[in-house]
Amino acid sequence: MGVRARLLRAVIMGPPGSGKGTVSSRIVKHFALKHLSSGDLLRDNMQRRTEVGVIAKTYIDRGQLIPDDIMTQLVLRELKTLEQYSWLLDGFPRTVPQAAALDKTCQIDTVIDLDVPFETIKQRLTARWIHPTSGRVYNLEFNPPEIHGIDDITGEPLVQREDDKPETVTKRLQSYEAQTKPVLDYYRDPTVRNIVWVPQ
Ligand SMILES: Nc1nc2c(ncn2[C@@H]2O[C@H](COP(=O)(O)OP(=O)(O)O)[C@@H](O)[C@H]2O)c(=O)[nH]1
Ligand SMILES: Nc1ncnc2c1ncn2[C@@H]1O[C@H](COP(=O)(O)OP(=O)(O)O)[C@@H](O)[C@H]1O
Repeated sequence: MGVRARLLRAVIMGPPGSGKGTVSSRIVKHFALKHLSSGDLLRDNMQRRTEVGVIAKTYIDRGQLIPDDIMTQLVLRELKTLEQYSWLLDGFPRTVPQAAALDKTCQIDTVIDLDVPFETIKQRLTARWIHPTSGRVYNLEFNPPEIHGIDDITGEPLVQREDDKPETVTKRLQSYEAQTKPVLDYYRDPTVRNIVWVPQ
């Protein structure tokens, strides 16, 4: 009888545009983990015009977070399908109640925090292009596609995210400060847990 390796439960955090998606795709390829991005999950729901997708769009367009109950239900349902895999969760939790709900279902082993100044973020987001179906992310300066405006793998067109407009980015950075930064303190509390911090 073989010994079953313990499954890794990791979370990647950082402000919008800090590179969570880019860094995650490298990590999951290297370590053979499953990657779950809350933003990709929401964009898929918006594209399919599901009930959650229609509600989510109204918040995302205003640069606001989706309410905790909707978001938690959506992500925990998806994580259930990944129970037998190691995974890296990107974009969730973004509030302390989300982190507490996640804690009730599993023990988080590693938190990766990407600490990038807001001015750098603003520059990165104006040059971000994505392939909506796969979630692949490009940047006109940092990692441009081989052909301008075209996804390297599928040959399909790239798009700019509606919520990457400067005024929406400012609102998203404000929600990050007010609602998501406290999650870092929640994870830092040494009396509650044992977390490995990975500096960028
Ligand atoms: N200059 C630079 N750009 C980066 C770096 N990492 C990611 N980017 C780009 O910055 C933008 C935001 O990255 P993304 O992974 O989408 O960030 P997320 O919003 O945190 O998931 C994209 O256009 C990336 O191509 C980096 O290390 N340096
Ligand atoms: N865990 C979450 N809780 C609430 N809203 C979320 C969550 N994850 C994503 N969203 C919504 O989806 C938008 C896009 O998320 P995401 O793609 O992760 O943004 P970014 O990559 O720029 O950090 C967020 O601005 C927010 O409105």
